[in-house]
Amino acid sequence: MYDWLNALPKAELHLHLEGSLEPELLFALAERNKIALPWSDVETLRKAYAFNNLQEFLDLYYQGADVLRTSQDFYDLTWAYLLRCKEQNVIHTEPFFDPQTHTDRGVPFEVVLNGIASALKDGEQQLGITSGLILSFLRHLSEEEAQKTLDQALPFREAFVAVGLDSSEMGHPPSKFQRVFDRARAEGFLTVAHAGEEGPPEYIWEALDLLKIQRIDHGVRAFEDERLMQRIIDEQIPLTVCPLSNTKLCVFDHMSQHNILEMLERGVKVTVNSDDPAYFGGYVTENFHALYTDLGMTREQAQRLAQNSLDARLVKP
Ligand SMILES: Nc1ncnc2[nH]cnc12
Ligand SMILES: [Zn+2]
Repeated sequence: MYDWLNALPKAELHLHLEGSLEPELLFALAERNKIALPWSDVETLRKAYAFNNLQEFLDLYYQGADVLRTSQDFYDLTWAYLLRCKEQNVIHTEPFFDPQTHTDRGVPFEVVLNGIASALKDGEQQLGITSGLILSFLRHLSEEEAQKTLDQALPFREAFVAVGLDSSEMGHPPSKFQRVFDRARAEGFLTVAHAGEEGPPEYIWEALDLLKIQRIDHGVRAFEDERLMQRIIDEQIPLTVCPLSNTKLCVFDHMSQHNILEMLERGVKVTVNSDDPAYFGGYVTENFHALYTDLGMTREQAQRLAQNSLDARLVKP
């Protein structure tokens, strides 16, 4: 079944480039940039990948991202991810990057963007993988800091398809960023947002009504609100669901409790994605495979999930 799932043509619509930083590359970049790490080796670092919630993961994710300093580092990170896409027949990807994770450490916005954008261009030319980059704001930081990040992005607007919203969800509702998203839309960007990962259904309503998002990232807690479910089904608003992430971050206690297939059968446009594959134990195919082993996903369901991912692209072929 793994090989069959791997061969399905698919798009990945929820992937943080910083979350695809494998421990081996992390150590290699630390050595290249002469950065001392608090872990003695790759195995010790991997052992630290045990999380009780989103925040515990984010603390390690931001720490890991500190090894990314030069455009070449961002190129290497992005290229390594694109090679995984090639292996898993991901024909299109719409990755996120978090500029503030880097600009706040003194790495200039253009350094980050140049490395990522040139790898994505080579990915299309050499691997045939199309893409659309999404600039994501860190929601634990202020509205003003997000506005500054948008200012930095405007000279490079053709490099992005959309803006997004990620990081610590609880206590940072979408409404905090309504004015930033208003401006981003006025400047021609599409919008997406993480909502309903740990946060309540109200955050999904806000993301739809105030941020006017095209897709909901995660959104698994929509299941608790029947009126919201009906809207998502009626309007066919895609959800970028990340099953391994949800179990690793204890959104569900076990994969057998995940609601993705129930949502699929109810007519929700759900898709399968890897979120932060280096930290959560696998790329897109591993996520599909977990649905097969723990939820009994059929081939027909897998085909519908893969087709949903192609249909939900912001960049149309
Ligand atoms: N799953 C996730 N939720 C929120 N912010 C993130 N940043 C990276 N991965 C994330
Ligand atoms: Zn995410």
